[in-house]
Order: sequence, then C-alpha cells, then structure tokens
Amino acid sequence: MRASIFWCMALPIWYYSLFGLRKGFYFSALVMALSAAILFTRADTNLYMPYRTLFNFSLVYIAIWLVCHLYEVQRRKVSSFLHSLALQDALTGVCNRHALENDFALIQKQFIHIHMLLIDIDRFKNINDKFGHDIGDAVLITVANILGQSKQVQEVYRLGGEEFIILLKNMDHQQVSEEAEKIRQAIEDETFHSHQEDIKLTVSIGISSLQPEQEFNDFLRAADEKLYQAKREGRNKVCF
Ligand SMILES: Nc1nc2c(ncn2[C@@H]2O[C@H](COP(=O)(O)OP(=O)(O)OP(=O)(O)O)[C@@H](O)[C@H]2O)c(=O)[nH]1
Repeated sequence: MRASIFWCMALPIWYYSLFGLRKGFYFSALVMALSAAILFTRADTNLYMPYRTLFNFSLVYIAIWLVCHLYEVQRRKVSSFLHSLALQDALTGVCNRHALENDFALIQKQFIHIHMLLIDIDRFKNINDKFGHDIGDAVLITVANILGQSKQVQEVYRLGGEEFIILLKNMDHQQVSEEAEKIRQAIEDETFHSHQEDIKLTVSIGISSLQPEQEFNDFLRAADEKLYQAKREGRNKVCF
C-alpha cells in the first residue's frame, strides 16, 4: 500500500495535461493531501518512520507538482501569445482579416442590424512614393489609431494594404452614415508628419448592410462595391 502510493507522484503530470492549470492544481493538491494522510496513518510503528516517509513523499511530490505547474503556466503564455499573433496585424496592432472572419461569425449570431464600413486611404501609393515606405507605415498606424478612437467602434480590422474595416452593431442607417462621416472628417482634419513636410490625407468609405443569411464574402463585396463608387465619385466620400 505504502509503495503503491508513490505512483501518485505521476498524477500531477496527468492532471495538468488533461485538465489544465486550475483543475490540475486542485486535483494535485487533493491527491497530495489524501496520499499524505494515508501514508501517515498506515506508516510503520517506528516513531520516526511516518514523519520521514511523509517528508520524502511530500518533497518529491511537490517538486513534480511545481515542474508541472510552471510548465503549464509557460505553455499557456506561449499559446496565448501565438493566438494573439495569429489574429493581430503585425504593423498596426489592430485585428487582422482572420480575426474579422471569426468575430463576424459570432456577431452574426448575436445581432440583427450589422453594418460594415470599408475604409480605404485615398492615393496612398503617392505617400509611399513621395515620402518612403517608413512614413507610409507610420501613416497606417496613425489611421488605425484614429479609427479606434470612436466610442461606437469596438474593434478595427486591417484587411490588408491601406484598407480597414469596422463593424457597427445595432445602429440604423442614419446613425451609421453619421459615424462614417465622423471618421472621414477625423482623417481629413488630421495632419500626418514626415521629415520633409506635413501630410494631409483623406479616406473613402463604402458601407454595406448585412442581409439575412448573407455570407461574409458577399457582405464584404457589397461594401467593396460602395467603396469603389466613392472612389469613382472623386474620393474623400462616404457611399452607402
Ligand atoms: N507603407 C506601406 N505601404 C503599403 C502597405 N501595404 C500596401 N501598401 C501600399 O499601398 C499602396 C496601395 O496603392 P493602390 O492600391 O494603388 O491605391 P491608392 O494609391 O491608395 O489609390 P486609391 O485607392 O485608388 O485611392 C501600394 O503602393 C502598396 O505598396 C504597407 O504595409 N505599408
């Protein structure tokens, strides 16, 4: 009986790998308490033996438990870091397209009225050509920050290049138009900086309204069509 209880030392490894950090901790603590109690009560009659056995068992058990716990903490950190990397745009720090598709699937189940704002910086190529790629990058970061400042905006997504997306929930046509116009105006009012001169920018915004049973790609395509209408009509414009 006393020998078989030493097999309990392997249990924290199973608990942490099967049940994760919290349950792993509690189960390991429970096993340790039970094993220690059994060892203590069933130990040899020799006066010092119960204490010595208990001490050795506890020492080894805690060492194994500690290694399992630290390993699981580290594994979780790495896993959440990789998860955030997978969903984040590396340059601007906002969410990427993968995150957008994930969030859309969730939001679609929870809300009826959903609008997509597809925001594209006008003539962004000129910024890169005239001021260099670094300044172009800095402009993208500032634009992403401005987009995230509105109270109505929970998340900003970068679709790629100079295109950003915002999803607005539970707002009517009028409110969505006003919000898009605020964004357009905020970018127009901002002064971006380069080493040589100040830069003024505008954005064009296409808006689509989610139709019942509409797929993500069709929702995006509808916003894209409106965006190109805004571009065709002279840029610095919101099209619904
Ligand atoms: N600096 C920088 N530039 C990028 C990045 N991604 C894409 N671009 C550039 O963004 C530019 C997009 O140019 P276009 O698609 O021609 O669009 P545009 O010049 O904004 O013109 P319109 O959209 O028609 O108003 C290209 O020059 C790309 O090289 C990036 O991460 N950083």
